[in-house]
Amino acid sequence: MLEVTDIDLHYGAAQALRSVSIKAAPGRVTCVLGRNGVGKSSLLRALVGHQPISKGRIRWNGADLTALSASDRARRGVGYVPQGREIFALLSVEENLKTGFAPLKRADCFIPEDVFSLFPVLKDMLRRRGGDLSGGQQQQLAIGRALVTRPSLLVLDEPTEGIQPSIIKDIGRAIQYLREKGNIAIVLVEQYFDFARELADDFYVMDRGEVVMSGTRESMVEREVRKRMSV
Ligand SMILES: Nc1ncnc2c1ncn2[C@@H]1O[C@H](COP(=O)(O)OP(=O)(O)OP(=O)(O)O)[C@@H](O)[C@H]1O
Repeated sequence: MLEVTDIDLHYGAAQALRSVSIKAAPGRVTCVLGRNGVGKSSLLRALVGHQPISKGRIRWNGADLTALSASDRARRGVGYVPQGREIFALLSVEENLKTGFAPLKRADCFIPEDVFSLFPVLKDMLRRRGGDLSGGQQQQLAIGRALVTRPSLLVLDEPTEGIQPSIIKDIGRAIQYLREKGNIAIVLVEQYFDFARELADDFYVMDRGEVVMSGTRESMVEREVRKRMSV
C-alpha cells in the first residue's frame, strides 16, 4: 500500500502541493485528475523522488521512502512513466528498455516477456532508434522501460497525452492487464476523463495544489468531477 500523508511541495517561494494525502493499493488503479497546473505531475515527481517535499511522509509497503533517492525508490519497486516520455532519442529501442536494468539484481537483468506481449511493436522495432518512433510508440516504450524495472508501484503521468486513439486503447488494455495481475499498485495521472473513468478503481481530484474530491469509482459523481476538469 502506498500512503502519502500531508505532503507540501515548493518551487522556491511558490507552493505547488498543500497537505496532499493519497493512498494506492496493489491490484487497483488510482487516478489523479485535475486541470493543467494543479500539481498532478508535482505529486508524481514527489512520489518517485525527483522533487523533494517540504512536509509530510511517503510510505510504501510500510517503509518510509521520504528521505530516499529516486534510485533507492526504484530498487524498492517504484516505476515511473514520466510526462513527455523521456525516451533516449539516439539509443535503440532495446537500449532504451535496458536502461530499466539499473535498479535490478543481475539475475533479473532481462526484458520480461510481458513487455513484448503487451506492446508487440517494440519487438519489431528493437533496433530502431527511440527518436524515430511515433509518439504512441514512444509512449509504449516508456511504459515498457518502466516494466523492465519490475515495479510493484507503477506511476504514470498522462500516458494518453498526444497519442492516437488506437494506441490509447492498447495502453488502456496494458494497464488493465497489469491491474489484474493483482500485485502492482498503479497511480495514473490523467486529463482525459473517459480514459480515467474506464480504468479508475479509486480517484482523487486536485485543484490548486490540494485534493478537493476523492472516492471509489462507484462513488464518483461524474458531473462534479468533470466540472473540476474543465477549463
Ligand atoms: N520546475 C518547476 N519550477 C517552478 N514551478 C513549477 C515547476 N514545475 C511545476 N511548477 C508549477 O507548479 C504548479 C503545478 O504544476 P504541475 O506540473 O505539477 O501541474 P499539473 O497538474 O501536472 O499540470 P500539467 O498537466 O500541465 O503537467 C504549476 O503552477 C506550475 O507552474
